[in-house]
Amino acid sequence: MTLTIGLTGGIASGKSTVSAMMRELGLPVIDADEAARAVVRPGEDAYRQIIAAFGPGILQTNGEIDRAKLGAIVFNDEEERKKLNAIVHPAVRQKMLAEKEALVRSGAKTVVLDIPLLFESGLTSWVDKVLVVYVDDDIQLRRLMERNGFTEEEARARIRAQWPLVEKRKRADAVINNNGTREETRRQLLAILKQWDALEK
Ligand SMILES: CC(C)(COP(=O)(O)OP(=O)(O)OC[C@H]1O[C@@H](n2cnc3c(N)ncnc32)[C@H](O)[C@@H]1O)[C@@H](O)C(=O)NCCC(=O)NCCS
Ligand SMILES: Nc1ncnc2c1ncn2[C@@H]1O[C@H](COP(=O)(O)OP(=O)(O)OP(=O)(O)O)[C@@H](O)[C@H]1O
Repeated sequence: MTLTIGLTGGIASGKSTVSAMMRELGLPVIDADEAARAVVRPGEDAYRQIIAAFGPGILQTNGEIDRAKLGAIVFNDEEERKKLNAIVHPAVRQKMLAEKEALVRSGAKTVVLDIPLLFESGLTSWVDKVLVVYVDDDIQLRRLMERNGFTEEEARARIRAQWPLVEKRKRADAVINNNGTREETRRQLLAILKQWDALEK
């Protein structure tokens, strides 16, 4: 039996930081953000649907989707965001499930699904355990502004597009507090993975 761990949190709470640590420990990670980028490449169905829905103005000159432009639209308008989600999410789910099935078939002891919108999209039934990477609001805002070069307003718009982290924390099987150093985060992660017997022997 494969143990499926859902890794989630909020934007810039530290999911990628934790998923990189999990990979280093040898765990296979399937990343929803990566899948969401793959399914909107030129030639894909979702790419065509996005152009039909948002117009060719959201393309870069090389034909790829201008993610900054599309982000500015969807993070400032819930209806537009729902429109994009309705196009991208089904394709992302299909891709992630196929990758997960392949890993289960190959006998993986543990599979990690890194899904920022695990709760918002109602996907908790996909996983056996939910691991939430938590940070305080002020640290989340600061790290997001620094990482993406966003203004405070831009960063807050993205944070508002997700459930509050405190709500996610309440529903978690385990929580990593990522307010501190990366080393402190690594220690918490190791303790949780040992408790869940998630690591290969
Ligand atoms: C709007 C887009 C083009 C912006 O791209 P950009 O490269 O700036 O951001 P990136 O994709 O790396 O996402 C960064 C973070 O934003 C958050 N986020 C992304 N999309 C959404 C969304 N629809 N609702 C809430 N939060 C979101 C997640 O925490 C994600 O980790 C892109 O995020 C997108 O296509 N979103 C729709 C698909 C989606 O929901 N992806 C998230 C996981 S499936
Ligand atoms: N413990 C930490 N100490 C200092 N900086 C950190 C720590 N953890 C993460 N960061 C930094 O905070 C930012 C956000 O972290 P990360 O990219 O891992 O978040 P994320 O949850 O994957 O974000 P997203 O939802 O946007 O994909 C990054 O710039 C990262 O380097």
